Amino acid sequence: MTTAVPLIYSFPEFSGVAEAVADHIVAAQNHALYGDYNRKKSLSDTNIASQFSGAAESMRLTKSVSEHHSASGNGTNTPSSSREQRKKKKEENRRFRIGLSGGSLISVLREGLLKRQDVEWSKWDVYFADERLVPFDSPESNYGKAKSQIFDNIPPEKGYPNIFPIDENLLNDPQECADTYEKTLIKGFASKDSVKLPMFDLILLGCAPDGHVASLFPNHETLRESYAWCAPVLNAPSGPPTRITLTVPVICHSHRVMFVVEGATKAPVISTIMERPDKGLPASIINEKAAGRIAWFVDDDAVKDVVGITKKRYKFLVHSE
Ligand SMILES: O=C(O)[C@H](O)[C@@H](O)[C@H](O)[C@H](O)COP(=O)(O)O
Repeated sequence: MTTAVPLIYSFPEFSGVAEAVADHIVAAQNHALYGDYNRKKSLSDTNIASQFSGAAESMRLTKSVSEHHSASGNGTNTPSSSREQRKKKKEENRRFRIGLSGGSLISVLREGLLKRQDVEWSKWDVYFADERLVPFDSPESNYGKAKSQIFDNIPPEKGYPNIFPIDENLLNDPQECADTYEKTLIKGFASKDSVKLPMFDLILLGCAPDGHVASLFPNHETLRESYAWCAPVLNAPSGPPTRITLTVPVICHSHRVMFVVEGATKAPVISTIMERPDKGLPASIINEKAAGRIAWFVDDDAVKDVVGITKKRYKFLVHSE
């Protein structure tokens, strides 16, 4: 049995998963932008509140934009402005930084997010937890799929997120593609201060039947990467063979990590993840290393083989008007 006890929310239906996932994402969005998961209500449930805390974490400083010689030069400050104005401006400029995986997660997000009125799309910075090195118009492209299924369907009046796909010119050079994506992350997360690791507000992951998460495959050397933020993957055992992926330290440094897993085909792997962490599946590694900041959103079929864990009923966090 896993030593870390993750929150596991289980639902009888697909639509239940999608709605709860969307609610949890909007709660994370509100926390990132306003310091409160529900803009109308103050935090009263300390358990839930603690899921969204973690900002007071100390970081060893090693990476910065200047390290990669790509300073944006966009640091204009008005020295005479009052503290209040600076505070207001800071609040207005806050971004919700999210990392997306591919696979069925995209349909869950489409189903759950597009019908909500409280998604502040124009304040989102969307990165990819992994990407397959295929053209954006391929059905295998995570960016292409997310764009066509979700982002292109956002009503124009709702605004549009900043989206950070890989460089499509580097599909034949996985190392360069990963290095370039790391520079994109450095610009987004370390433009002002050097940081050892980027801190996403939320990373969303699926899990394949073989236990791979993002493009971290079982027993693959990328699982041991401890310095790079983004790593190339060659010879992936399933799907497109070349990919890039965020590394384990980056995923585990996120404020929140959500797994979204559905279907009876996932039942054996979920049982292994929860009951045999010693097998070292990528999902188990993340489950252990990001303990306390992980939530699983699953349907009943996916967890039917797991015994001895507590499945929770999801309590909606964001109250509608
Ligand atoms: O690009 C990828 O391969 C995905 O990011 C991958 O990690 C995905 O999340 C799982 O394979 C689960 O996919 P399904 O939900 O479609 O099974």
